[in-house]
Amino acid sequence: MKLTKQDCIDLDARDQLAAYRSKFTLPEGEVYLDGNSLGAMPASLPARMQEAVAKEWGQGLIRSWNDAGWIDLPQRVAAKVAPLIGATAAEVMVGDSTSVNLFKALAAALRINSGRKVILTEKGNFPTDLYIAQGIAELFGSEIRYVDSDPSAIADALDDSVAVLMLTHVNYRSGAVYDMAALTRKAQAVGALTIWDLAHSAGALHVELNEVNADFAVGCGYKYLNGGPGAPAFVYVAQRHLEQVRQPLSGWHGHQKPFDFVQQYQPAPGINRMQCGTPPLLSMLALDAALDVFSGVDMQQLRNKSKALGDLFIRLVDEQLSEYGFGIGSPRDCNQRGSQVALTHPQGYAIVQALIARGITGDFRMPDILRFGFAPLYVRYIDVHHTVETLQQIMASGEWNQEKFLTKKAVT
Ligand SMILES: Cc1ncc(COP(=O)(O)O)c(C=O)c1O
Ligand SMILES: Nc1c(O)cccc1C(=O)C[C@H](N)C(=O)O
Repeated sequence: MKLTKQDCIDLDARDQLAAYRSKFTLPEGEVYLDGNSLGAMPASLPARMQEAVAKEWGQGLIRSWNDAGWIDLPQRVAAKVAPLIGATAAEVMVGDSTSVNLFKALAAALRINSGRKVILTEKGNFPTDLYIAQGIAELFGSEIRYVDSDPSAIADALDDSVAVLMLTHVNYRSGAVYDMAALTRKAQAVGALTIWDLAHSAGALHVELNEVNADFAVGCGYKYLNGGPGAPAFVYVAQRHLEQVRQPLSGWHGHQKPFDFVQQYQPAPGINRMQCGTPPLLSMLALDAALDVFSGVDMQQLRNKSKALGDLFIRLVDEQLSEYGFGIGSPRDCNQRGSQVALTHPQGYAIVQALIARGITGDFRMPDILRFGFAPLYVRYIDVHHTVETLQQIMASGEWNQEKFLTKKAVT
């Protein structure tokens, strides 16, 4: 039997996470399915930012480093990220971008495994990960081994020349999710270290870095963690590596005693050495406030909703869009899929633009992917229904086929 609109209303009524939606401010009537790229704004943010700007900066001036606790804000924010990724607070540092943290983590891992040359990754990894690896390889004289995304191809390429296995947990295009525990085990069995990019996982999936014995991880603050555009990212280093880790961006905030102003760099104890320079305080405060939304959220429950939203979307697409030439570009099995679903269509770009014009925001990835992210804290089942219904209307009317929807914008 086909699913009805009422079925979706009923699903929302039974949803134990439904109340979290009110913790976000979304434009009236907007269906926002791009929280995997830029998370929605937590409702508490404008007042918190106003206070931070007017009071802490405006009135407190430089005194706020002490009086408002700015100096140890990165550690406090890290302590809020840690439980979301299955780590301890002592293993997480927040600051810089995901790209910069990946640079630090790769350099640190290559130093630990200095007898080996190879960085192993997959061809479809997010470009910044590949670009950073290429930059690092030039500096370290490493070799990058690119393999197909298939987990068995990755396992086959693991040998005793591999220093680091660098993967993104949830693929940014297909949403395919790697078995982090299995691949970490396989990498470590040949003596390789692992670096996981959690950009599309943190805040949407149930991640257990300690449980799977991961070595390093990085991730984004502005996607499912909702920290705002360009929010600080995070880096994780397993406890067992902390004392030997050295990273080359040895800025003064990662120094043992930054305010002693000595000439010689001495890494701070533990994870603090992963810091570099002065953090972007206003963005850090925004991320700090945004993470409070997760207080009380059961990550397993969150993950269950993320799977259910994706499953619902695929089922409705199968039921309502079969005649319009769409493909499913994501795993159908929700256990192998992150919190997003990709459709494929040769006119994908224009179709996404037509949807955006109707108040439903997803995005487009080359060459033919329409990408829909389901942030479980604020996306409703009825939003999924409305999206597929609108897609059906756009296809049936041919409304996507207009000049204004066919012309590519700078950001897709
Ligand atoms: C897998 C992945 N890694 C990293 C990033 C971003 O890195 P940065 O915040 O440094 O631009 C993204 C998205 O932009 C991503 O999808
Ligand atoms: N980081 C972004 C940006 O600076 C501009 C526009 C989009 C983004 C994104 O986050 C893209 C995203 N990582 C992706 O998966 O495609």
